[in-house]
Amino acid sequence: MFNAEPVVSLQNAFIYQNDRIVLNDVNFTINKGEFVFLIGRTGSGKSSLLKTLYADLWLQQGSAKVAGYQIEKIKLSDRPFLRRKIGVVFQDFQLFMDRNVNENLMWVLEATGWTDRAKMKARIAEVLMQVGLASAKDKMPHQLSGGEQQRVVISRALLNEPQILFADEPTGNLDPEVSAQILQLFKDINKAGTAILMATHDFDMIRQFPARILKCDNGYVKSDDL
Ligand SMILES: Nc1ncnc2c1ncn2[C@@H]1O[C@H](COP(=O)(O)OP(=O)(O)OP(=O)(O)O)[C@@H](O)[C@H]1O
Repeated sequence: MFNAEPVVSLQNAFIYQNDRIVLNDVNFTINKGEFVFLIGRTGSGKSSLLKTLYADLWLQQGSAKVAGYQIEKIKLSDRPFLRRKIGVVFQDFQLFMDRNVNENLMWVLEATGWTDRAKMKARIAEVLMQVGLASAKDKMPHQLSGGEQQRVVISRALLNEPQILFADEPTGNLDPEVSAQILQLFKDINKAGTAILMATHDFDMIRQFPARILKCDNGYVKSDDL
């Protein structure tokens, strides 16, 4: 059945770091399949907002719903279930450097409840194909370039077919040419139906791919669709 519920919606949400308000009265929605950039100066609250949405930072005031989970009420025991419906990609790749690509991906599948080895193997082959690294399964992270490592991280985020990817400066450590390739990959993933909320400082990237923009500015989130 067609489900028109947004994948992310915030109502009167206040984003805190400890007892300090970083963003006031945040209200926006992201629909299934949307691509949204999150911009704003250093320290304006982009990472804090993303962390709140993937339930790493407690939402103390207001409400937010992400992939069907009410974030202000989410129990610690429900967090793994939320994390199966979303994918998270950071600037620093956060791969296990002492495990090969296959082992890095297998670890996530095991941690999220997969048990059928044949299905696990097939899913890993699928996501690696999707990010253009079909033959990298047995490589160690240090044998891959920065861009390739980020592709592995993106493939890891795709394993459980998330409704949305939260990406925090995913190209921050990459040179412009590689950044453009990674952006293209995010665009392809988005075309296939996954919503994306991407924090970035990279205005070239936004020029190359005009999309909806949310801006953290002076303690508020402004939306260019308002
Ligand atoms: N773990 C933390 N504990 C306390 N304060 C924090 C913490 N992380 C961030 N802050 C503060 O919260 C505010 C927002 O930071 P945040 O990292 O969300 O901004 P940002 O827009 O993502 O910045 P950048 O573009 O540099 O990553 C800043 O004033 C920052 O100093």
